[in-house]
Amino acid sequence: MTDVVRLDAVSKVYGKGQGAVAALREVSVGIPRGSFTAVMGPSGSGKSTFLHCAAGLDVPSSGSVRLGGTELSGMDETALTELRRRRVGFVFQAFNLIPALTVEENITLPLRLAGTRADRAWLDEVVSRVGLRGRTGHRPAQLSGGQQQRVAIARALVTRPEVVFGDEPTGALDTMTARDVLTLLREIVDGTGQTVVMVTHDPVAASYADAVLFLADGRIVDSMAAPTSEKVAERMTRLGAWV
Ligand SMILES: Nc1ncnc2c1ncn2[C@@H]1O[C@H](COP(=O)(O)OP(=O)(O)OP(=O)(O)O)[C@@H](O)[C@H]1O
Repeated sequence: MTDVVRLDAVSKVYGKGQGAVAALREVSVGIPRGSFTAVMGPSGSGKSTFLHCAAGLDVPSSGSVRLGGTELSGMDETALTELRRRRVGFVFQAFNLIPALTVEENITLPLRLAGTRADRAWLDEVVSRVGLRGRTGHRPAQLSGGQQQRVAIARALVTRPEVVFGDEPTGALDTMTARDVLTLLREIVDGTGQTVVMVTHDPVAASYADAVLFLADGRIVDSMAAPTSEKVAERMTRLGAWV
């Protein structure tokens, strides 16, 4: 498999002088196209920073980030905004839907922002994949939390992005609803070849991924293929995440 995201020697330092914090230290890693990757690590280990740098939401202090062959370093803010709109999708813990818009309007918002129109067949496929047929005229407040996150996932998919990034996408959901959403993400990877990269604190969530990257103190210290929740929990305990 080819890498759709590639980080080489990526470092990120926040602040200057004595108060400087090294959030990422020389991180080099590739994310294979069509894979589901979980990113784990203790609080403050650099997970969000990793996700933001990989997605073009934040600019590394040094190193190279490539997305689908495009080098992000050196891009100006306008080019990065364009790239974020068209080539990456985001799913956050808070669903970030617009209350006044219908489900369909929320889903198609990234297309309108990018100045393109919805491909009806793809929109229908996305809506049915996330199980929202018959709800497209509803407003977010009329939906459950799990359904709202499904809208956010559909919104992330609608531009056919190279990668969908999730920052604790199940963090605000109860256990059963979280499992439904994780199953959906798994199906999207398996069924459409979409690449998903997800930060999570939850070993059960990580077990839905093909591989887990473990961060500690700004470095990737380990990875695990075919993760189980038990193996992930054990690895996290050794990292001192829960002591
Ligand atoms: N904007 C910022 N300014 C200064 N320091 C920051 C900033 N963002 C993150 N940091 C610091 O960088 C380090 C990594 O933070 P990051 O949010 O990436 O970690 P994380 O693993 O996602 O943590 P958590 O699991 O608690 O969300 C932390 O020490 C944090 O305090």
